[in-house]
Amino acid sequence: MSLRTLLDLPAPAKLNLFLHVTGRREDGYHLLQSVFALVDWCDLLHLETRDDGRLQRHDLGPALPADDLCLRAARALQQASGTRRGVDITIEKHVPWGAGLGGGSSDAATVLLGLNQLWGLHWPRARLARLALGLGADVPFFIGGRNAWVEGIGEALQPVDLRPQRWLLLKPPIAVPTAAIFASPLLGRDTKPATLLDFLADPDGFKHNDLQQPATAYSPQVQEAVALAARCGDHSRMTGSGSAVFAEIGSEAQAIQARQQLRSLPEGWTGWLGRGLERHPLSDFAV
Ligand SMILES: C[C@@](CO)(OP(=O)(O)O)[C@H](O)COP(=O)(O)OP(=O)(O)OC[C@H]1O[C@@H](n2ccc(N)nc2=O)[C@H](O)[C@@H]1O
Ligand SMILES: Nc1ncnc2c1ncn2[C@@H]1O[C@H](COP(=O)(O)OP(=O)(O)O)[C@@H](O)[C@H]1O
Repeated sequence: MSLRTLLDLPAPAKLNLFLHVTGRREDGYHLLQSVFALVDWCDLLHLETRDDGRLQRHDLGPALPADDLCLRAARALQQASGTRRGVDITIEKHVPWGAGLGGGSSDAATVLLGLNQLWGLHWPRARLARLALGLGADVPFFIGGRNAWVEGIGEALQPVDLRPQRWLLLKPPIAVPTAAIFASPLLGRDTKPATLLDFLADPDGFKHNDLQQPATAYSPQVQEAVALAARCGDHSRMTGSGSAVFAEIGSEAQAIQARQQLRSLPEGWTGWLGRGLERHPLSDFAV
């Protein structure tokens, strides 16, 4: 039995370096192609086991939905494993939500990885990833721990090595509802499928997000954010279903401009100047 009863763990955000909608499944879910890239903007989770089987969450910072993805992840693992143990989860939330940064999905993955260890379950990652898909399409990526070429609705992952990159991330003060963007009549659903080899041969040819146009129609602040990030960095574009955007910071001069911009953001906006991660901080975490 594991002697550890508490863990402090990071949950990093992701960017979609590009996102193509290539079709639709019979159940209405859209088929995607994307490269998911981990970034060093992280939530912090404190997990402490309980012997009474209860699952409880405490928020440091903004209040999350009552039955948030962390509690749902803990409950799913508790039920599937049959453990009698519980957990107190304290979330220090830094990554904004409704942003396309996958923060909630990453929190859920970190809870699964942490509880797998604290509860002494020793599930292999592949089994955790299958449970994770039931919580959300992006959760298996965060369990996988590597930057990835992603297909299907998020379950088909192939690890990719990405070149080191600094990023400026900006989020306007609106949350974009993913369902509304996928339902938009403005969304093209027939981008020609590419292959991982196409991407590896010409990564610069993959910088378009098919969801950006419907998201901009939902809120013009998405376009404002793209324009603002483009003042400091290159190839400014939206991540996921928005509303956050990101741009490539390729020089110290751009980084200085980006820092200045972060200090003078309009009311309600938030942002981050950071780096891509080669691997998830928990990629070597014992299972
Ligand atoms: C688009 C992505 C790319 O990373 O972005 P973000 O959520 O990070 O913005 C994800 O695949 C989002 O997946 P996920 O976050 O699980 O989506 P959900 O909130 O469950 O989806 C809400 C709704 O959007 C629609 N939906 C979602 C994903 C998908 N591949 N096709 C869809 O049609 C469905 O109607 C679904 O009920
Ligand atoms: N722990 C959590 N952190 C953030 N959002 C959460 C969490 N649990 C549930 N949610 C809900 O999930 C939605 C999507 O959040 P998130 O995974 O951050 O995705 P997105 O990439 O779409 O911003 C949010 O709008 C929020 O209502």
